[in-house]
Amino acid sequence: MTTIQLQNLRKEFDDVVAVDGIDLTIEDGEFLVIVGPSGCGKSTTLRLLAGLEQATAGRIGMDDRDVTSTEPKNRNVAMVFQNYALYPHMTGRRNITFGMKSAGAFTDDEIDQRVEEAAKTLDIADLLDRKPEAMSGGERQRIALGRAIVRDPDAFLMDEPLSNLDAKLRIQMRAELTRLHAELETTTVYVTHDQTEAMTLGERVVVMNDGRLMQVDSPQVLYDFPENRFVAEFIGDPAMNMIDVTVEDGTAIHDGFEIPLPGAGTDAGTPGTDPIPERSGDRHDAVLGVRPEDFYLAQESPDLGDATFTATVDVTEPLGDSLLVHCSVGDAVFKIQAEPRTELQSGDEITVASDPERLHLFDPETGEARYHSATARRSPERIERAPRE
Ligand SMILES: Nc1ncnc2c1ncn2[C@@H]1O[C@H](COP(=O)(O)OP(=O)(O)OP(=O)(O)O)[C@@H](O)[C@H]1O
Repeated sequence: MTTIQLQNLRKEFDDVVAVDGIDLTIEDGEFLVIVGPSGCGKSTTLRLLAGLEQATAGRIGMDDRDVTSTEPKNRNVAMVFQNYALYPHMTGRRNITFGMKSAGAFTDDEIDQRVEEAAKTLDIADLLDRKPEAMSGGERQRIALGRAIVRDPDAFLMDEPLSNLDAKLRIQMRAELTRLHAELETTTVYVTHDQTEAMTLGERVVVMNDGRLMQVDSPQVLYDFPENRFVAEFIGDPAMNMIDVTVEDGTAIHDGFEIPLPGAGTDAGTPGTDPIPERSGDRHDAVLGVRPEDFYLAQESPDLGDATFTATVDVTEPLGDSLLVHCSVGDAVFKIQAEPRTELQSGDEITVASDPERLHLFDPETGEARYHSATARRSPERIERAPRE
């Protein structure tokens, strides 16, 4: 069982700052997912943890040990890679045991016993005598996981381990990884660029961009209370709509609509963000964030209340379980997730309302969140969080 601390961790490659001063504690037994776009520094962070890269500055601690400069083989962590990294000429069993045998720290009986246990846990008994060329991608990744498990490491470090698998297998393996983690309770750091994967796997999710941490929270908190535009737009699919508005008297105003912001200005903004002012006559620019699933069509929800507005349908996009309606009002374009069989044509006028409990405002200059509506005030998890400095 292991706690991992990253303190002001930095990695430069020539003139590229891949990791730009990260502070993060990974709790004992936690499943932590690092997610972000390509090039944001997530693999480098993982490789620093594994000792495959040397930090330019900062410290990595594992429990009480400073491992910043410790050789990879002395860190007792097990890496699982996207390309499985199996030896092609060895059987599944040899691939699993090779590291243990060469470490010389285990007897043959111990090795056999651990392979049996891992084979049972991962359901790979019938793969042990096959070579990787005779295995599917999913089977190879199970062998790679077996190799990680038998070492009984202090932590698993996984770098996009499912991205070479087809969509169906990926979903199945996600469930297996969750089960495996519940069984082994080993501290796990998992890197992916796929926000859906991050949200389904992570107990906590780190969103990274440009070598920095944008937010570290549970999937639900990231979704409901993004601390900035980057997180708001990265988490959730289809992405959150962002519309330039003017805020006045607790209302978000745009050419063609006025959306009341419940609680705005009554000191009810999210803890940790500035409440937006409501003094009469105080106008300021903001970016209104509304998820496509938090806009509604009047024809589907007759009880929308008064705060509706009219928009024009641009195009519709069937997504299977919903219909994505691209529409516009004035110069604002946005998306609405409607029922799958809604009949709409380009050019149709629609009546739209938004869920008053799921509105967000962001600072147009900095992108920082300024306000989340009512749901924010109901979230005990969020309210207990210390305000940001
Ligand atoms: N060995 C290296 N030499 C030079 N630059 C590097 C090296 N490794 C990574 N980088 C650069 O550091 C930055 C972060 O790379 P990293 O691989 O950590 O990103 P990532 O978030 O894992 O991206 P991806 O999802 O594409 O793998 C990128 O700009 C990358 O080009």
